Amino acid sequence: MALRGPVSRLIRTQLRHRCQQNRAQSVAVLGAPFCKGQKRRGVELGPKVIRDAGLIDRLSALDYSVHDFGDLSFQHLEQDEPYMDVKFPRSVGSANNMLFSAASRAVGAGHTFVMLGGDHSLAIGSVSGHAQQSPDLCLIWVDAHADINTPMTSPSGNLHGQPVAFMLKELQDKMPDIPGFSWTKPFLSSRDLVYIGLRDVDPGEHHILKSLGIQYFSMRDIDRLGIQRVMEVTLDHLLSRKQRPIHLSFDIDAFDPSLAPATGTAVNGGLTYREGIYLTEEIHNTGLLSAMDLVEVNPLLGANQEAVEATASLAVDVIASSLGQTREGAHASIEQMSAVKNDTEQLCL
Ligand SMILES: NC(=[NH2+])NCCC[C@H](N)C(=O)O
Repeated sequence: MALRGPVSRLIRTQLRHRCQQNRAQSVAVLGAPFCKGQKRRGVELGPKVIRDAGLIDRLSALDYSVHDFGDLSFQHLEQDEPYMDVKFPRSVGSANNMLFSAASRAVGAGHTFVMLGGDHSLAIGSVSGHAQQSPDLCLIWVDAHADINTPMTSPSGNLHGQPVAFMLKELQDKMPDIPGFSWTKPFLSSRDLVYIGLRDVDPGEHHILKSLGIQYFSMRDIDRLGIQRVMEVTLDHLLSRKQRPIHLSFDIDAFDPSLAPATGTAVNGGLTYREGIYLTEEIHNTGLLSAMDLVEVNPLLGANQEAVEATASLAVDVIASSLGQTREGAHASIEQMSAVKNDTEQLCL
């Protein structure tokens, strides 16, 4: 019988996703225990606490074949003087160069790539490695911060506030030759990027966002439009011209600090739990997520063990729902879900 109407549309959407899930899919998880993109110790322990919070079991329960490639090991450089005001340029450059190769290999081998940070400077390697395999990718950056400072606009000199500036073709002539980064080349157009969750943007960043016409949704925009509309516009902006791979770069500080306290640059007024999870569910529902980063979980900054565990477990929820975990009844009534299940068994044979 043909399915019609909104509920039927919902069921058909569910069917399509169940089918996509049922195809053998594999996820590659890689830890990047690195902290030199900023000044606070502890963010290099992010991969460990996210794994300890049960990441691998949760992904395996989603029927993926999960390949945990462990952690990269980064060499310690004795000599790494600042360049202009940029801190640890060679260390950040060489860590990202390693990550670039690993990300490219993982995506090239057909895995959905999950990078566990570490600080957000690591997106340079992760996104560019992904782009090496998928030059037409688009980028969704979920964060309290825009991380688009150039060495000239950065108020801190920290490279975790600058990764996007390395990626954008339009900023090429604003980027000096920073030691450690000779391997990088900008690969992304500003129209292929959308920000969600912004609420702490530096003046130079604001100027860049406005002058390049970058699509962004601040927390205030989310208040006004609602997360459902924000996701609709985001996906339309990135995918209406063509369907293409998505890279999701998720900074845990996008969430409100009451939910994700163990992070280095927390800012009040962030995403609620459902806003953050809805966003990832919508990305999963496109069927186009090809790689993601989960960064800036810092277990040394939680007030107590409970705060650290809450932050790490939120990170696991974000990754699992980006990869298709839904809570029973979250999308449809139990009856609809079981109708989906029965039909799926026939349809996916
Ligand atoms: N990934 C982050 N937590 N970034 C915070 C950046 C803070 C500030 N905008 C800076 O450039 O220093």
